[in-house]
Amino acid sequence: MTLELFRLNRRFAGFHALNDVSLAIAPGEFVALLGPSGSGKTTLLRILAGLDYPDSGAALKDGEDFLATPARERRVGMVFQHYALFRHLTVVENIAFGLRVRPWRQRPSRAKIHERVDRLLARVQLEGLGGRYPSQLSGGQRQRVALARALAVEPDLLLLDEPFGALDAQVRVALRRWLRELHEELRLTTVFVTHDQEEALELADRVVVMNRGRIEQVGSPEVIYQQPATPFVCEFIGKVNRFAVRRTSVGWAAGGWMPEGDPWEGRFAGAVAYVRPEQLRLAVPATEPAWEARLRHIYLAGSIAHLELHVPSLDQVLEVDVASEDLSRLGLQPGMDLRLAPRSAVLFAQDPAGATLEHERWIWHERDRVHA
Ligand SMILES: Nc1ncnc2c1ncn2[C@@H]1O[C@H](COP(=O)(O)OP(=O)(O)OP(=O)(O)O)[C@@H](O)[C@H]1O
Repeated sequence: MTLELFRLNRRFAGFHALNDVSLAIAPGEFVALLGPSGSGKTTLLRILAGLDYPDSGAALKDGEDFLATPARERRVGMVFQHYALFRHLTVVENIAFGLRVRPWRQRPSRAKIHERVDRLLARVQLEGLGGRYPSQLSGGQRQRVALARALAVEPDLLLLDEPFGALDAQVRVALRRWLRELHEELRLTTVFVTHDQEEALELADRVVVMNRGRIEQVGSPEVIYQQPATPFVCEFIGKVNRFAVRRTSVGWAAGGWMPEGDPWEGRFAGAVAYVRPEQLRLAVPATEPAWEARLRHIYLAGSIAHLELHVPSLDQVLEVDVASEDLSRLGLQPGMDLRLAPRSAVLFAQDPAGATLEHERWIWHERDRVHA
């Protein structure tokens, strides 16, 4: 099932909830819509489900007009954050619901329904719990029932709106892995809404980053993380250090750090740089350009240590992540002085008024540096 969305727009009382959203989803793909609250994710999902309509734009499913297809005929399965299970029905009855309410010509026989429900119970690992009511299940079990119910009608598009949003962190991670495995098995085209970047990066084949009704970037989790297209994506995905870079007579510089090269060939005098905490290298030899910094704090978080370093030449504190075992290997202690420099950075040029130019991006790597 191929889904193509063309320039979808949706306004609510003057508010632009979806602004020219275009996207193609390939058969069997697992796509995550990721963005902050109010970015338009749910609006887009509701349009796909047939619960809402865009003001303009088009959607094609295998080349046919999807928006003109009534919700009931879209072959879409949906799971919401808040368990929409029927409280007065057992697990089995909940799962069978979508099949039982079909017009009798399309309704499978009782035996067929029974067989399908049994298969789904096994698939969502709830064998033996079919006779329970939703109130007798944990949150994670309820969401698996909701998923089984969505799958029962054999949809060719699965829409999941923050399905794990109300669950505690451990259950979330376990269900996330389970869902990924289920997807590898079923290969059902899936659109998953989340504002949790870790969830999106771990689960999806492709991540669609949304902000204020627009798509900021579409890409694999690796591309979204390593080659963010806009300052918004840099700041929204993962932790990041941000600082100003200026063009000097000898090239680009920020304090003691000097990224070599200039993709803009002198067209700009200022830029903003983003560097991930794990992309900062400590103990840089004195022969290389780097920042002199003082280690202020060490926060040990299991296998990773988060460090805060003050860089006087930037008049800024930078965050650095290292493996915990590096603390003793490098003899790191609060108060010590270190030289540090980025391994990689993403820079966006700024115009003379200081406005960031989103489309003027430079992905800089240490390995690109010409060694003397
Ligand atoms: N029926 C409506 N009437 C008016 N405004 C609406 C309606 N539905 C959504 N909006 C607005 O459109 C914007 C986008 O909402 P949407 O629910 O799509 O965001 P979201 O990215 O899913 O956010 P969240 O993560 O909080 O669910 C929000 O500002 C919301 O207030």
